[in-house]
Amino acid sequence: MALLVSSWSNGVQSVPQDYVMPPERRPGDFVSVCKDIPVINLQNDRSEIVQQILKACQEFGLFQVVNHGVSEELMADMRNLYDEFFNMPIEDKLSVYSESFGKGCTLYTSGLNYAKEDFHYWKDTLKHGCLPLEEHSPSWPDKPARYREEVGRYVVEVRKMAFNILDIIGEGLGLNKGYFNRVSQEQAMAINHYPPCPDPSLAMGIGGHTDPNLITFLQQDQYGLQIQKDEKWMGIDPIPNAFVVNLGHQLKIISNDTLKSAEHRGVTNSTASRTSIVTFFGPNPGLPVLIEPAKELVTSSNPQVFKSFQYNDFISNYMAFIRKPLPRDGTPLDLYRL
Ligand SMILES: O=C(O)CCC(=O)C(=O)O
Ligand SMILES: [Fe+2]
Repeated sequence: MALLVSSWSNGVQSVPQDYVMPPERRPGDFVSVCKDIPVINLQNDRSEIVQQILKACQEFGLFQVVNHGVSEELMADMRNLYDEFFNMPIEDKLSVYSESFGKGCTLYTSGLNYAKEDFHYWKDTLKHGCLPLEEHSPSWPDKPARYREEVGRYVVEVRKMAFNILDIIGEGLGLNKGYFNRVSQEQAMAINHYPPCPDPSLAMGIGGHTDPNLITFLQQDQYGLQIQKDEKWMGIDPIPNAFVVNLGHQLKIISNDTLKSAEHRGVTNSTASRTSIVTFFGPNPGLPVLIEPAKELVTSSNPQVFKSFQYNDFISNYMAFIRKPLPRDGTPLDLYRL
């Protein structure tokens, strides 16, 4: 418990040595918010949205959506719930606390394995599975008391939005409606909390990575998320009530490399805490799920770029890759390229 950044950082005047990143892993030169990253209004004309989303996926692998169907009230409830959760006394968090990332519902700090890290990340994370609710919700925190009821509603609303957006992406690619259903059965959440940091130029909230799953939806309350494009980091505007949608490795693979997946990271700031509420969709890693480029997208002019593989095999290799010390060569996709 003593390890949680939120339990010791209040009022600290300098960044403790084991949180001072080596220079190449620090946020680096000033990064400005990029206004070119598309913000798509899902109430606009369907054919316009399909084209906008397709273009955003090809160019950035990331976009924001507004008027997405998840109620603003529920989004505000989530912000309040997690503010309360991270501010609760330590005793109230004990039932979900763990010293490292693990299976089930876990509140952990920094990266995947605190004990083995050379340097720690300035973040605490609560993560858990979502569906089926009856299976997962008993493991969720029992405090605040409304947790299970409110998050239960959020899970359902976010799922509706996600399936709508996946159908729009499928339509843009020329795939049948429901094409992604088979590979988006798993829904999980991570709530990342980054307390104010006395010197954000020395620390890192979450290091650069691409999500291993299919697609991710992120609700944020403060600036801090950045993506890398053409070897430059760019900031994502924290638009109230928008979701940031970023593509994971599986969408890049299934699209036969026609869509991008976004490399992203999270930086800290010195004045306000930041919380990102993240929902991941992807294949169920506990079941055999075959992943391969969609047959419809493999043609003589666009030959197959990735092999067929089992998702659980990919996840094992991905975890091994991200546990390697930095700097790492290559990407987790290299093993699967033809
Ligand atoms: O906190 C953020 O903005 C990024 C979080 C993230 O990338 C993740 O949880 O995978
Ligand atoms: Fe991520």
